[in-house]
Amino acid sequence: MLSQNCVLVRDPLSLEHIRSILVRLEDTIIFGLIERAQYAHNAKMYVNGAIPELKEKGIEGSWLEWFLKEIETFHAKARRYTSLDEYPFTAGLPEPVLPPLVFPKILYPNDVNVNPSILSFYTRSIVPRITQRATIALSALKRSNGIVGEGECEDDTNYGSAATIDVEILQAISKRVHYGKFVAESKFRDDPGLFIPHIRSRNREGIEALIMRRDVMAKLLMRLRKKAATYAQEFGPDGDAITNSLSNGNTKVDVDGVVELYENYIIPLTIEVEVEYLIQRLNGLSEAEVEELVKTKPN
Ligand SMILES: C=C(O[C@@H]1C=C(C(=O)O)C=C[C@H]1O)C(=O)O
Repeated sequence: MLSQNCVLVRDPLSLEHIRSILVRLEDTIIFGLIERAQYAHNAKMYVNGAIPELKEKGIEGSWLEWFLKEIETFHAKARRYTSLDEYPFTAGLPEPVLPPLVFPKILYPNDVNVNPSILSFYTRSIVPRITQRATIALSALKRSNGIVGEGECEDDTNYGSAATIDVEILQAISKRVHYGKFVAESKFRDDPGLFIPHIRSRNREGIEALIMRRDVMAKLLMRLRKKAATYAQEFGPDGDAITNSLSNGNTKVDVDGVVELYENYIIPLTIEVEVEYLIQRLNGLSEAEVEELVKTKPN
């Protein structure tokens, strides 16, 4: 719909609009993983106190936690994290320098935040998986230079470059997963009366059954595999894809790893966010207000 000043007005809660954002974030996440796959695992980055220089400065956490805190501190000052579609990983960040922007209140007040789970699965499962090839290539190179044993594997010491990309991927995954709140709000507003009995009885399975779209998920995984395989190709100087690069072995990122990230972590966590958001959806409403909601079914 075009408004009078010809600015395209979109309903922020239209599922079509929300899904288009989720689809774009697929690209961001895939490209991030391609970038991260250039570096070895660098396991020390994720272990508390494993980098002595950091410890000497009195910083107890991991290299990645320190990196997140420094970046998020600055971004918080510059007014990131105020629009409720992005959540920081670090607690206790400073207030923004500028006064708050006024955003339309689209989401119902809630405290759903799964960033600790995202950080945990990303560092424990995704990084080792996505960096496996670089790690193997690095250890082969080190062995050929006579480095064996302890110093042989995993570590290319590119902690700054690798953490920069980790932060970008974590932010994109977090945004994607917490967008589940908008999906949930949209589905709820479409027919509140359908959800309300399940919310009242705290029936998480019932809510999940209402929001789950297996057809959408199956399409997503198919699209993701095709995108990952396409973006991960090597191209020759003439711009033609180098043949055979669509087989999993030669690509810039492990395509199965990308699909499994979505299948095992991103989609289940998004659904968890949707369900938990809806569980809180009637908090603080009076009986009369809930009755009113039932009547607001728009179509
Ligand atoms: C995101 C949606 O909601 C649910 C979550 C999905 C996901 O995380 O990709 C996919 C389908 C639905 O089960 C949607 O309907 O588009």
